[in-house]
Amino acid sequence: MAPLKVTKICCLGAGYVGGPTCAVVALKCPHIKVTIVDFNQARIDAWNSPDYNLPIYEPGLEDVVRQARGRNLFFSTNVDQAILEAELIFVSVNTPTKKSGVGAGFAADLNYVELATRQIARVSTSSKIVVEKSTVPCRTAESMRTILEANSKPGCRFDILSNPEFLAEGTAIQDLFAPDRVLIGSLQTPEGKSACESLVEVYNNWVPKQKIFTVGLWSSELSKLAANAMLAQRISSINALSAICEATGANIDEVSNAVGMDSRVGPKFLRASVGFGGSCFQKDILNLVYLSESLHLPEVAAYWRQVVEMNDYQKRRFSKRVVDTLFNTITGKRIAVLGFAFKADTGDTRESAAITLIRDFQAERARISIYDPKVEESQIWQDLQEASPTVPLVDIQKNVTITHSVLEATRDVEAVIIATEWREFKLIDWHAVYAQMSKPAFLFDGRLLVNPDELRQIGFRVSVIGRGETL
Ligand SMILES: NC(=O)C1=CN([C@@H]2O[C@H](COP(=O)(O)OP(=O)(O)OC[C@H]3O[C@@H](n4cnc5c(N)ncnc54)[C@H](O)[C@@H]3O)[C@@H](O)[C@H]2O)C=CC1
Ligand SMILES: O=C(O)[C@H]1O[C@H](OP(=O)(O)OP(=O)(O)OC[C@H]2O[C@@H](n3ccc(=O)[nH]c3=O)[C@H](O)[C@@H]2O)[C@H](O)[C@@H](O)[C@@H]1O
Repeated sequence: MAPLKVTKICCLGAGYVGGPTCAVVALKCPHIKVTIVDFNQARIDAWNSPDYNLPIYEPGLEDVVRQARGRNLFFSTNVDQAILEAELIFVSVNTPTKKSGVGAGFAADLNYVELATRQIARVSTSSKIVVEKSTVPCRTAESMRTILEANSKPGCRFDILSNPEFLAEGTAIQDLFAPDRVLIGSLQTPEGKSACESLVEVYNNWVPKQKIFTVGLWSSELSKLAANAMLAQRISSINALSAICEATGANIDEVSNAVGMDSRVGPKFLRASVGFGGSCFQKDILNLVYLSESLHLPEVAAYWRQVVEMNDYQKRRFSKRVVDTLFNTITGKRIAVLGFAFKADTGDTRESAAITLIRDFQAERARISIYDPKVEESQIWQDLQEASPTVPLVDIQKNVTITHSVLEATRDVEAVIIATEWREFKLIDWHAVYAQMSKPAFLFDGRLLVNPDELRQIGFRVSVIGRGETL
């Protein structure tokens, strides 16, 4: 069966994945018309904004959109029209953790995927290749196929592919330009393989064939959950060791370097921190836990659940260390939190460790000032409100201030917390910060960002993740 040569692509979902991914497809494939659709009007307006005030901050993204938008890249809320025209449809909609019902707190909420699938079936008048881009539980493609086949019009056939996305926020564009691998799963039928070949040809416009890995559908779906679970597991492992370092006087940087020099382990993703955040690690592990339990594999479920529990422990441990070090009380004390995003180079705050720390400090009735170079003020208030739903926002605002610079955030404070590893924080004039702080001046580095010896020379009392001493 000769593979279909794709000329029109539509992407359902203009979020952190759909937007950058399909913008890069458009840039690299000028012969393909790419339409990214979403029913969130504000998001689409931002993607179309004349001054490129895009809805997400991602280094290099604006440049990609500037080159392709209006040429062969379009953003629209006309979902039906884009489905109708396309030969290949990426489904990049959100799959959050379920908040209620069966599997609440663990299972992925597949409502958006199902609604998108039903919409494709309802609107389509010609055959389509439907590509699962969202992260989904193993065998979701089967449910999608059942829905599509049960609702298709005569003469329409649907081939389902799984093509999970591995980009990390903050480096999305470089990850998309030069991915470690592109994974495509398909049914191993002649039709399935032919659909797979069509998508391989799209990627092969810029990704070498040897980096495009084609597998069965279920392996592809499970590999995405496995990759995130194993990455998060590395962080929880190193964070568990950071607790031992703090208790023994070993240094976590030295330990992770020593371990990572073993080529079988490798040096990446071994950086101790205040805890991993982001929209996916926790969600995908919980999803794997749920899958394991559904398959009657309780030991497997418990193994993966521990990765999330260790992450929660790391955040709690950090908050406690702050309270303990500040003479066992932070009531009424001023604390500056530097960084609110879940990692550097993104404005995304989903599951950010900073939110948990601030909630803990609020519970102790501390007075908190926050500075983040990219996160919008309205987002911070929304996150703090969601973290403490029973406290009225006006009461939260009595003890929390959002500031616009490191110096403004740290004025008169007793302690500074580094919660996100923004490059800007590596260049802080610590002499100036020290001069305006209350004394003794405490600094808690949750990101291994500062040189503790230099700061101690200035006069700070420094506590660093994975190091025992506070001097
Ligand atoms: N954020 C990330 O870095 C990564 C996310 N993923 C996965 O990709 C998926 C999407 O994640 P994000 O882009 O972060 O989510 P997001 O929440 O930023 O974007 C999803 C968008 O889909 C839209 N949407 C929902 N149903 C729709 C429909 N029927 N038609 C049109 N638009 C619709 C929503 O309005 C929303 O704007 C999730 O499954 C996630 O696990 C995978 C790799 C990386
Ligand atoms: O499925 C997803 O959503 C994505 O999840 C992660 O990407 P992302 O969450 O954007 O960012 P990471 O760089 O993985 O960082 C996640 C969290 O772990 C923390 N981290 C990372 C690395 C490390 O060594 N230590 C550490 O604490 C980061 O600060 C951040 O809070 C994966 O890296 C991507 O491959 C995947 O596509």
